[in-house]
Amino acid sequence: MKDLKTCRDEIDAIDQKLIALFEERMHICEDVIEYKMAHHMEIFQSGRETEVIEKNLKRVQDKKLAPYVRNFVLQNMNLSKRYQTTFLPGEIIDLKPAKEENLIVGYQGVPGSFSYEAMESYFGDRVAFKVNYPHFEDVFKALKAHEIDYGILPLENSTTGAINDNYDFINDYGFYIVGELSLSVSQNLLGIPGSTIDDIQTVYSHSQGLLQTSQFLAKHHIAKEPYPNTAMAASYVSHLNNKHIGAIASKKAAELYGLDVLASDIHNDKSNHTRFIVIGHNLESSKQASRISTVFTLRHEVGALYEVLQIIKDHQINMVRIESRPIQSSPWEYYFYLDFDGSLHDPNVVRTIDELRACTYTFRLIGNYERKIA
Ligand SMILES: O=C(O)C(=O)Cc1ccccc1
Repeated sequence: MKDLKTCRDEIDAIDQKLIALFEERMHICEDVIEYKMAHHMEIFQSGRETEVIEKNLKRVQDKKLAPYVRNFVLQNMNLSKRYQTTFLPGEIIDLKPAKEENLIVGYQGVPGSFSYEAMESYFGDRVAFKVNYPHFEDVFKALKAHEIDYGILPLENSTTGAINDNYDFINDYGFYIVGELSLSVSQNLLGIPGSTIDDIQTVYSHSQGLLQTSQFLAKHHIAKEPYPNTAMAASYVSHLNNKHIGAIASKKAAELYGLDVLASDIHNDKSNHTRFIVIGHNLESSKQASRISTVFTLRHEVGALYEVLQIIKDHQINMVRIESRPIQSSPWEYYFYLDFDGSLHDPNVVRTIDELRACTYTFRLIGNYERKIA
Protein backbone atom coordinates (compact mmCIF):
# COMPACT_ATOMS: atom_id res chain seq x y z
CA MET A 1 0.00 0.00 0.00
CA LYS A 2 1.26 3.51 -0.85
CA ASP A 3 1.88 5.75 2.13
CA LEU A 4 -0.27 8.83 2.63
CA LYS A 5 2.50 11.27 1.84
CA THR A 6 3.09 9.64 -1.57
CA CYS A 7 -0.67 9.73 -2.35
CA ARG A 8 -0.84 13.40 -1.42
CA ASP A 9 2.17 14.26 -3.53
CA GLU A 10 0.67 12.43 -6.52
CA ILE A 11 -2.68 14.24 -6.07
CA ASP A 12 -0.87 17.54 -5.83
CA ALA A 13 0.98 16.86 -9.08
CA ILE A 14 -2.35 16.03 -10.77
CA ASP A 15 -3.95 19.19 -9.34
CA GLN A 16 -1.11 21.20 -10.80
CA LYS A 17 -1.85 19.78 -14.26
CA LEU A 18 -5.60 20.21 -13.75
CA ILE A 19 -5.23 23.87 -12.82
CA ALA A 20 -3.09 24.53 -15.88
CA LEU A 21 -5.66 22.74 -18.07
CA PHE A 22 -8.53 24.58 -16.38
CA GLU A 23 -6.87 27.92 -17.06
CA GLU A 24 -6.31 26.91 -20.66
CA ARG A 25 -9.97 25.84 -20.98
CA MET A 26 -11.20 29.16 -19.53
CA HIS A 27 -9.00 31.15 -21.89
CA ILE A 28 -10.50 29.29 -24.86
CA CYS A 29 -13.94 30.19 -23.44
CA GLU A 30 -12.98 33.85 -23.80
CA ASP A 31 -12.38 33.26 -27.52
CA VAL A 32 -15.70 31.41 -27.79
CA ILE A 33 -17.73 34.26 -26.29
CA GLU A 34 -15.88 36.81 -28.43
CA TYR A 35 -16.63 34.78 -31.56
CA LYS A 36 -20.29 34.27 -30.66
CA MET A 37 -20.81 37.96 -29.94
CA ALA A 38 -19.08 39.00 -33.16
CA HIS A 39 -21.27 36.58 -35.15
CA HIS A 40 -24.48 37.44 -33.22
CA MET A 41 -24.85 33.82 -32.20
CA GLU A 42 -26.91 32.46 -29.33
CA ILE A 43 -24.57 32.55 -26.32
CA PHE A 44 -25.72 29.45 -24.43
CA GLN A 45 -26.96 26.50 -26.42
CA SER A 46 -28.56 23.92 -24.14
CA GLY A 47 -28.46 21.06 -26.68
CA ARG A 48 -24.69 21.40 -26.87
CA GLU A 49 -24.31 20.63 -23.13
CA THR A 50 -25.91 17.20 -23.44
CA GLU A 51 -23.68 16.50 -26.44
CA VAL A 52 -20.53 17.40 -24.47
CA ILE A 53 -21.56 15.28 -21.46
CA GLU A 54 -22.36 12.25 -23.62
CA LYS A 55 -19.08 12.56 -25.54
CA ASN A 56 -17.06 12.69 -22.31
CA LEU A 57 -18.94 9.83 -20.70
CA LYS A 58 -17.89 7.61 -23.60
CA ARG A 59 -14.26 8.38 -22.73
CA VAL A 60 -14.55 7.04 -19.18
CA GLN A 61 -12.54 3.81 -18.73
CA ASP A 62 -13.60 2.98 -15.17
CA LYS A 63 -17.41 2.93 -15.56
CA LYS A 64 -18.10 3.25 -11.84
CA LEU A 65 -16.65 6.75 -12.11
CA ALA A 66 -19.17 7.77 -14.81
CA PRO A 67 -21.57 9.67 -12.45
CA TYR A 68 -18.62 11.61 -11.04
CA VAL A 69 -17.32 12.42 -14.49
CA ARG A 70 -20.79 13.59 -15.47
CA ASN A 71 -20.85 15.96 -12.51
CA PHE A 72 -17.30 17.13 -13.19
CA VAL A 73 -18.07 17.97 -16.82
CA LEU A 74 -21.29 19.70 -15.84
CA GLN A 75 -19.58 21.82 -13.19
CA ASN A 76 -16.87 22.74 -15.64
CA MET A 77 -19.43 23.88 -18.17
CA ASN A 78 -21.29 25.88 -15.53
CA LEU A 79 -18.09 27.62 -14.49
CA SER A 80 -17.33 28.42 -18.12
CA LYS A 81 -20.79 29.89 -18.62
CA ARG A 82 -20.42 31.94 -15.49
CA TYR A 83 -17.06 33.23 -16.66
CA GLN A 84 -18.39 33.97 -20.14
CA THR A 85 -21.20 36.13 -18.79
CA THR A 86 -18.60 38.53 -17.40
CA PHE A 87 -17.76 39.38 -21.03
CA LEU A 88 -21.35 40.17 -22.01
CA PRO A 89 -21.99 43.90 -22.44
CA GLY A 90 -24.81 43.96 -19.83
CA GLU A 91 -26.40 46.79 -21.72
CA ILE A 92 -29.73 48.18 -20.58
CA ILE A 93 -32.44 49.00 -23.07
CA ASP A 94 -34.62 52.04 -22.62
CA LEU A 95 -36.81 51.15 -19.65
CA LYS A 96 -38.86 54.32 -19.27
CA PRO A 97 -42.64 53.99 -18.86
CA ALA A 98 -44.50 54.39 -22.13
CA LYS A 99 -46.98 56.78 -20.47
CA GLU A 100 -46.82 58.72 -17.19
CA GLU A 101 -50.00 60.82 -17.02
CA ASN A 102 -53.65 60.42 -18.01
CA LEU A 103 -53.45 56.74 -17.23
CA ILE A 104 -56.19 54.19 -17.60
CA VAL A 105 -55.82 51.79 -14.67
CA GLY A 106 -57.70 48.56 -14.03
CA TYR A 107 -58.44 46.98 -10.63
CA GLN A 108 -60.60 44.20 -9.25
CA GLY A 109 -63.66 45.06 -7.16
CA VAL A 110 -65.49 48.32 -6.55
CA PRO A 111 -64.66 51.58 -4.71
CA GLY A 112 -64.09 50.82 -1.02
CA SER A 113 -62.03 47.72 -1.84
CA PHE A 114 -58.39 47.46 -0.85
CA SER A 115 -57.40 47.28 -4.51
CA TYR A 116 -59.14 50.64 -5.10
CA GLU A 117 -57.32 52.15 -2.12
CA ALA A 118 -54.01 50.77 -3.39
CA MET A 119 -54.66 52.25 -6.85
CA GLU A 120 -55.47 55.72 -5.41
CA SER A 121 -52.44 55.62 -3.18
CA TYR A 122 -50.00 54.42 -5.87
CA PHE A 123 -51.11 56.52 -8.84
CA GLY A 124 -52.80 59.53 -7.19
CA ASP A 125 -53.93 62.06 -9.78
CA ARG A 126 -52.00 60.42 -12.59
CA VAL A 127 -55.11 58.29 -13.26
CA ALA A 128 -57.59 59.65 -15.79
CA PHE A 129 -59.85 56.55 -15.86
CA LYS A 130 -60.32 53.89 -13.19
CA VAL A 131 -61.76 50.73 -14.68
CA ASN A 132 -63.10 48.03 -12.38
CA TYR A 133 -63.49 44.31 -13.07
CA PRO A 134 -65.23 41.54 -11.10
CA HIS A 135 -62.31 39.05 -11.11
CA PHE A 136 -58.52 39.23 -10.93
CA GLU A 137 -58.08 37.58 -14.31
CA ASP A 138 -60.32 40.20 -15.93
CA VAL A 139 -57.62 42.78 -15.14
CA PHE A 140 -55.04 40.65 -16.97
CA LYS A 141 -57.40 40.17 -19.91
CA ALA A 142 -58.06 43.93 -20.06
CA LEU A 143 -54.33 44.67 -20.13
CA LYS A 144 -53.82 42.09 -22.86
CA ALA A 145 -56.61 43.74 -24.90
CA HIS A 146 -54.99 47.19 -24.31
CA GLU A 147 -58.18 48.41 -22.61
CA ILE A 148 -55.99 49.69 -19.76
CA ASP A 149 -52.41 51.00 -19.45
CA TYR A 150 -51.74 49.29 -16.13
CA GLY A 151 -53.44 46.96 -13.68
CA ILE A 152 -53.05 46.81 -9.91
CA LEU A 153 -53.48 43.53 -8.02
CA PRO A 154 -52.77 42.01 -4.60
CA LEU A 155 -49.93 39.47 -4.69
CA GLU A 156 -49.10 38.64 -1.11
CA ASN A 157 -50.32 39.24 2.42
CA SER A 158 -47.97 39.57 5.38
CA THR A 159 -49.88 36.96 7.41
CA THR A 160 -51.77 34.75 4.96
CA GLY A 161 -49.07 34.52 2.26
CA ALA A 162 -49.26 34.44 -1.52
CA ILE A 163 -52.36 35.12 -3.60
CA ASN A 164 -51.55 32.22 -5.87
CA ASP A 165 -53.87 33.03 -8.76
CA ASN A 166 -52.10 36.31 -9.41
CA TYR A 167 -48.68 34.65 -9.29
CA ASP A 168 -49.87 32.22 -11.95
CA PHE A 169 -51.49 34.90 -14.12
CA ILE A 170 -48.32 37.05 -14.27
CA ASN A 171 -46.53 34.11 -15.74
CA ASP A 172 -49.33 32.92 -18.01
CA TYR A 173 -49.89 36.37 -19.50
CA GLY A 174 -46.19 37.28 -19.68
CA PHE A 175 -46.64 40.79 -18.22
CA TYR A 176 -44.12 42.76 -16.17
CA ILE A 177 -44.25 44.09 -12.63
CA VAL A 178 -43.59 47.83 -12.88
CA GLY A 179 -44.39 48.92 -9.32
CA GLU A 180 -45.23 47.77 -5.84
CA LEU A 181 -47.27 49.17 -2.96
CA SER A 182 -47.40 47.73 0.51
CA LEU A 183 -50.77 48.69 1.98
CA SER A 184 -51.69 48.49 5.65
CA VAL A 185 -54.99 46.58 5.73
CA SER A 186 -57.59 47.02 8.47
CA GLN A 187 -60.50 44.57 8.46
CA ASN A 188 -63.84 45.32 10.09
CA LEU A 189 -67.13 43.59 10.75
CA LEU A 190 -69.90 45.48 8.94
CA GLY A 191 -73.66 44.97 9.30
CA ILE A 192 -76.85 46.69 8.27
CA PRO A 193 -77.77 49.74 10.38
CA GLY A 194 -79.13 48.74 13.79
CA SER A 195 -77.54 45.26 13.82
CA THR A 196 -75.02 44.18 16.52
CA ILE A 197 -72.15 41.69 16.62
CA ASP A 198 -74.42 39.14 18.33
CA ASP A 199 -76.93 39.29 15.46
CA ILE A 200 -74.35 38.28 12.84
CA GLN A 201 -74.39 34.58 11.89
CA THR A 202 -72.71 34.70 8.48
CA VAL A 203 -70.22 37.06 6.85
CA TYR A 204 -69.34 37.61 3.21
CA SER A 205 -65.87 38.73 2.15
CA HIS A 206 -62.96 38.07 -0.14
CA SER A 207 -61.21 34.84 0.93
CA GLN A 208 -58.28 37.00 2.12
CA GLY A 209 -60.62 39.02 4.36
CA LEU A 210 -62.00 35.78 5.85
CA LEU A 211 -58.52 34.37 6.44
CA GLN A 212 -57.22 37.57 7.98
CA THR A 213 -60.06 37.66 10.53
CA SER A 214 -60.31 33.90 11.21
CA GLN A 215 -59.67 34.24 14.97
CA PHE A 216 -62.41 36.84 15.48
CA LEU A 217 -64.88 34.83 13.38
CA ALA A 218 -64.13 31.60 15.27
CA LYS A 219 -64.52 33.35 18.63
CA HIS A 220 -67.96 34.70 17.62
CA HIS A 221 -69.07 31.49 15.86
CA ILE A 222 -69.65 33.37 12.60
CA ALA A 223 -69.88 31.33 9.37
CA LYS A 224 -67.76 32.42 6.39
CA GLU A 225 -68.98 32.93 2.82
CA PRO A 226 -66.32 33.78 0.23
CA TYR A 227 -67.15 36.57 -2.21
CA PRO A 228 -65.00 37.93 -5.06
CA ASN A 229 -64.10 41.18 -3.27
CA THR A 230 -64.50 42.79 0.20
CA ALA A 231 -66.29 45.92 -1.03
CA MET A 232 -68.50 43.93 -3.42
CA ALA A 233 -69.42 41.82 -0.37
CA ALA A 234 -70.32 45.00 1.57
CA SER A 235 -72.52 46.19 -1.28
CA TYR A 236 -74.22 42.76 -1.49
CA VAL A 237 -74.86 42.66 2.29
CA SER A 238 -76.39 46.12 2.13
CA HIS A 239 -78.67 44.91 -0.66
CA LEU A 240 -79.68 41.74 1.32
CA ASN A 241 -80.72 43.96 4.26
CA ASN A 242 -80.64 41.05 6.73
CA LYS A 243 -79.41 41.74 10.29
CA HIS A 244 -77.92 38.24 10.55
CA ILE A 245 -75.63 38.74 7.56
CA GLY A 246 -72.50 40.89 7.68
CA ALA A 247 -69.41 41.65 5.62
CA ILE A 248 -65.70 41.86 6.37
CA ALA A 249 -64.40 44.95 4.64
CA SER A 250 -62.91 48.43 5.10
CA LYS A 251 -64.48 51.33 6.99
CA LYS A 252 -64.62 53.16 3.66
CA ALA A 253 -66.81 50.33 2.29
CA ALA A 254 -69.17 50.74 5.30
CA GLU A 255 -69.49 54.44 4.49
CA LEU A 256 -70.02 53.91 0.74
CA TYR A 257 -72.58 51.10 1.04
CA GLY A 258 -74.54 52.35 4.07
CA LEU A 259 -73.41 49.76 6.62
CA ASP A 260 -72.48 50.13 10.30
CA VAL A 261 -69.04 49.17 11.63
CA LEU A 262 -69.97 46.57 14.30
CA ALA A 263 -66.36 45.75 15.27
CA SER A 264 -63.25 47.49 14.00
CA ASP A 265 -59.69 46.30 13.37
CA ILE A 266 -60.56 42.64 13.81
CA HIS A 267 -57.67 41.23 11.72
CA ASN A 268 -55.63 38.51 13.48
CA ASP A 269 -52.29 40.21 13.11
CA LYS A 270 -52.06 43.88 14.00
CA SER A 271 -49.40 44.54 11.36
CA ASN A 272 -51.56 43.21 8.51
CA HIS A 273 -50.13 44.36 5.17
CA THR A 274 -50.86 43.43 1.58
CA ARG A 275 -48.35 43.80 -1.18
CA PHE A 276 -49.97 45.07 -4.39
CA ILE A 277 -48.21 44.95 -7.72
CA VAL A 278 -48.67 47.16 -10.73
CA ILE A 279 -48.55 45.21 -13.98
CA GLY A 280 -47.74 46.55 -17.43
CA HIS A 281 -46.84 45.43 -20.94
CA ASN A 282 -43.17 46.41 -20.79
CA LEU A 283 -40.19 46.09 -18.55
CA GLU A 284 -39.68 49.48 -16.84
CA SER A 285 -36.92 50.52 -14.50
CA SER A 286 -36.39 53.92 -12.94
CA LYS A 287 -33.42 55.11 -10.87
CA GLN A 288 -35.52 54.41 -7.73
CA ALA A 289 -36.15 50.77 -8.67
CA SER A 290 -34.84 48.58 -5.89
CA ARG A 291 -36.49 45.18 -6.27
CA ILE A 292 -36.02 42.53 -8.96
CA SER A 293 -38.57 39.77 -9.60
CA THR A 294 -37.77 36.70 -11.67
CA VAL A 295 -39.38 33.40 -12.57
CA PHE A 296 -37.52 30.32 -13.74
CA THR A 297 -37.68 26.57 -14.18
CA LEU A 298 -34.90 24.09 -13.57
CA ARG A 299 -33.82 20.76 -14.97
CA HIS A 300 -34.35 17.82 -12.63
CA GLU A 301 -30.67 17.67 -11.71
CA VAL A 302 -28.76 17.42 -8.49
CA GLY A 303 -27.95 20.87 -7.11
CA ALA A 304 -29.93 22.84 -9.72
CA LEU A 305 -31.54 25.17 -7.18
CA TYR A 306 -28.37 25.26 -5.12
CA GLU A 307 -26.52 26.68 -8.09
CA VAL A 308 -29.04 29.49 -8.48
CA LEU A 309 -28.62 30.41 -4.81
CA GLN A 310 -24.84 30.19 -5.13
CA ILE A 311 -24.87 32.79 -7.93
CA ILE A 312 -26.96 35.13 -5.78
CA LYS A 313 -24.54 34.68 -2.89
CA ASP A 314 -21.40 35.05 -5.04
CA HIS A 315 -22.66 38.45 -6.19
CA GLN A 316 -23.44 39.52 -2.61
CA ILE A 317 -27.10 39.99 -3.47
CA ASN A 318 -29.85 39.97 -0.85
CA MET A 319 -32.55 37.47 -1.77
CA VAL A 320 -35.89 38.45 -0.27
CA ARG A 321 -38.36 35.85 -1.41
CA ILE A 322 -38.62 32.48 -3.09
CA GLU A 323 -41.94 30.86 -3.93
CA SER A 324 -42.66 27.78 -5.99
CA ARG A 325 -45.84 27.14 -7.97
CA PRO A 326 -46.79 23.95 -9.78
CA ILE A 327 -46.61 24.06 -13.58
CA GLN A 328 -50.10 23.30 -14.93
CA SER A 329 -50.16 20.13 -17.02
CA SER A 330 -46.64 19.04 -15.89
CA PRO A 331 -47.13 17.15 -12.61
CA TRP A 332 -44.37 17.68 -10.03
CA GLU A 333 -42.65 20.37 -12.07
CA TYR A 334 -42.43 23.87 -10.62
CA TYR A 335 -42.01 27.51 -11.46
CA PHE A 336 -39.72 29.27 -8.98
CA TYR A 337 -40.43 32.92 -8.30
CA LEU A 338 -37.37 34.59 -6.86
CA ASP A 339 -37.13 38.22 -5.73
CA PHE A 340 -34.00 40.05 -4.72
CA ASP A 341 -32.80 43.56 -3.93
CA GLY A 342 -31.16 45.39 -6.79
CA SER A 343 -31.43 47.61 -9.83
CA LEU A 344 -30.77 47.03 -13.51
CA HIS A 345 -28.67 50.19 -13.36
CA ASP A 346 -26.11 48.20 -11.34
CA PRO A 347 -23.77 46.12 -13.59
CA ASN A 348 -23.36 43.54 -10.81
CA VAL A 349 -27.12 42.89 -10.95
CA VAL A 350 -27.12 42.67 -14.75
CA ARG A 351 -24.29 40.13 -14.58
CA THR A 352 -26.14 38.14 -11.92
CA ILE A 353 -29.20 37.97 -14.17
CA ASP A 354 -27.07 36.81 -17.11
CA GLU A 355 -25.63 34.05 -14.96
CA LEU A 356 -29.05 33.03 -13.71
CA ARG A 357 -30.27 32.90 -17.28
CA ALA A 358 -27.36 30.64 -18.12
CA CYS A 359 -27.86 28.15 -15.30
CA THR A 360 -31.67 27.78 -15.43
CA TYR A 361 -33.82 25.90 -17.93
CA THR A 362 -36.21 28.79 -18.62
CA PHE A 363 -35.76 32.23 -17.13
CA ARG A 364 -37.77 35.44 -17.25
CA LEU A 365 -37.05 38.79 -15.65
CA ILE A 366 -40.50 39.88 -14.44
CA GLY A 367 -39.59 43.33 -13.25
CA ASN A 368 -37.34 45.87 -11.61
CA TYR A 369 -39.45 48.32 -9.71
CA GLU A 370 -39.73 50.88 -6.96
CA ARG A 371 -41.39 49.86 -3.70
CA LYS A 372 -43.86 52.27 -2.12
CA ILE A 373 -45.51 52.02 1.29
CA ALA A 374 -48.95 53.38 2.21
O1 LIG B 1 -61.31 42.39 -1.83
C1 LIG B 1 -60.58 43.41 -1.82
O2 LIG B 1 -60.89 44.48 -1.27
C2 LIG B 1 -59.30 43.33 -2.49
O3 LIG B 1 -58.79 44.30 -2.97
C3 LIG B 1 -58.55 42.04 -2.38
C4 LIG B 1 -57.97 42.03 -1.00
C5 LIG B 1 -58.69 41.47 0.03
C6 LIG B 1 -58.18 41.50 1.33
C7 LIG B 1 -56.95 42.10 1.57
C8 LIG B 1 -56.26 42.65 0.53
C9 LIG B 1 -56.75 42.61 -0.76
